[in-house]
Amino acid sequence: MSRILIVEDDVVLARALKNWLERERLQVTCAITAANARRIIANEEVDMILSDLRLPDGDGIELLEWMKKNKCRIPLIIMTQHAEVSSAIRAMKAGAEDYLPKPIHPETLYPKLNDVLLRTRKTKRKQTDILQRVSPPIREVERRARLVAVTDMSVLIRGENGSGKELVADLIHRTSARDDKPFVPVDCGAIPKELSAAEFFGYVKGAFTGAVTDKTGVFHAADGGTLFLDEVGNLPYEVQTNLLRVLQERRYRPIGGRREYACDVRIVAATNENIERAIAEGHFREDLYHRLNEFTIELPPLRECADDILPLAEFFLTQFCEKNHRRITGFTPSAVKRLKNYRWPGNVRELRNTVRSAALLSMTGTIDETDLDLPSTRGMESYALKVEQEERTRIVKALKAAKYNKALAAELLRISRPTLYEKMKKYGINTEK
Ligand SMILES: Nc1ncnc2c1ncn2[C@@H]1O[C@H](COP(=O)(O)OP(=O)(O)OP(=O)(O)O)[C@@H](O)[C@H]1O
Repeated sequence: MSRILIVEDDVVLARALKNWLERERLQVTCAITAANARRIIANEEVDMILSDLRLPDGDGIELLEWMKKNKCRIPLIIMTQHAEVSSAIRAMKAGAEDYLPKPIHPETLYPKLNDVLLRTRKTKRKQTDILQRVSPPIREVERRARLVAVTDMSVLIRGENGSGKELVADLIHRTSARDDKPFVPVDCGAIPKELSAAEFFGYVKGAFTGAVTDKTGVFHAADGGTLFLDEVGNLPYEVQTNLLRVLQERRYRPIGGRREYACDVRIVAATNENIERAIAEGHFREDLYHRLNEFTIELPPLRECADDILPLAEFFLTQFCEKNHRRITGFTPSAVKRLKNYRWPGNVRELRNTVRSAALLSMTGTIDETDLDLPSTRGMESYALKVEQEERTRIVKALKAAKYNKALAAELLRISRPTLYEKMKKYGINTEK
């Protein structure tokens, strides 16, 4: 139930508002003064505030300013006499959601209130959960993300393509003390090798052919905030060296520039590769790896989070319908079964795309199994086989790199020694000569 705080010194109006809102199944608390309101905001859960512009000990604008200073992001609607409309507009500039001229009528109040509450619920969910996901493995991911968020440690998020690594990075940023500063994602795999350094550190005019003006890099853009290095395993070796130096010295210099800049940036990196193998093969600097990996979060593939499939599918369906003005009520039982049994090699991204195209194809108002454009079971079997072959190759390579020392190979593969033995047995890998 949403909780509303009414700040109004006209007790008759306050009581009338309270009665109307309680009839709408909202929970209401009243405050007569700004001081009283501040105490309630500081100590109780409040979803929305309806405040008179003039209060016995101040006004609604001061209340807004106090909230801003104390990082209380509760939407506030100002109530005002007609004569005060210009100050109400001032209040809106100070961050009020809207204003309501007095006398207040339920028919003008409810639509505004509903609109704001709906929006708050959406952002609130965004701020608190890894969207739509409830499965125990994701709860554990969320717990680890929240624990590390309050520190300034570098975090390495590992997980398959499309599993939602950027959302976890975003959660770390939003729950950290840096949340009012930028979150800057960089796809390290998408930057051409020769432009990487310029992209990270910027350049000064004339530094190279084509540098016609000064340009800042992502370290500047993320100043005070979080830099999210997606696909970090794809960073060119030279840029790895530069990056390591910047992270150690906490200073950087744009290409061709003389001046050095202080760098106050928290690094969250992500990879879908076996970075230990890249180290063993000499493609990734081990010292940089340790610098980035002060804390690890393993994001499980969607197939290991069965409880998330349906809530996510429903979310993507609602999102599609809202955006495209379609009316589709849900999934047939056979579609649900198919969604749950599929292996989702492309993870959440594949699920989202599948639901969207199924919603587009559906002619019946529900999504049936036949609307889901998923590979046949035979395809799934060959996919499983391919995954197993890849895993076998990885194990053999790690064993060779570790000179057949199984403890070291297990470490390189980031699995336990018993799991390594189990997998060697499964794949018939024999290291005894
Ligand atoms: N919990 C979620 N709720 C809603 N959408 C999600 C969720 N998780 C992932 N997505 C969506 O799935 C897509 C893939 O997510 P994301 O980009 O975070 O994955 P990734 O692991 O970083 O992928 P890649 O390794 O390919 O960069 C995005 O469009 C994202 O918005």
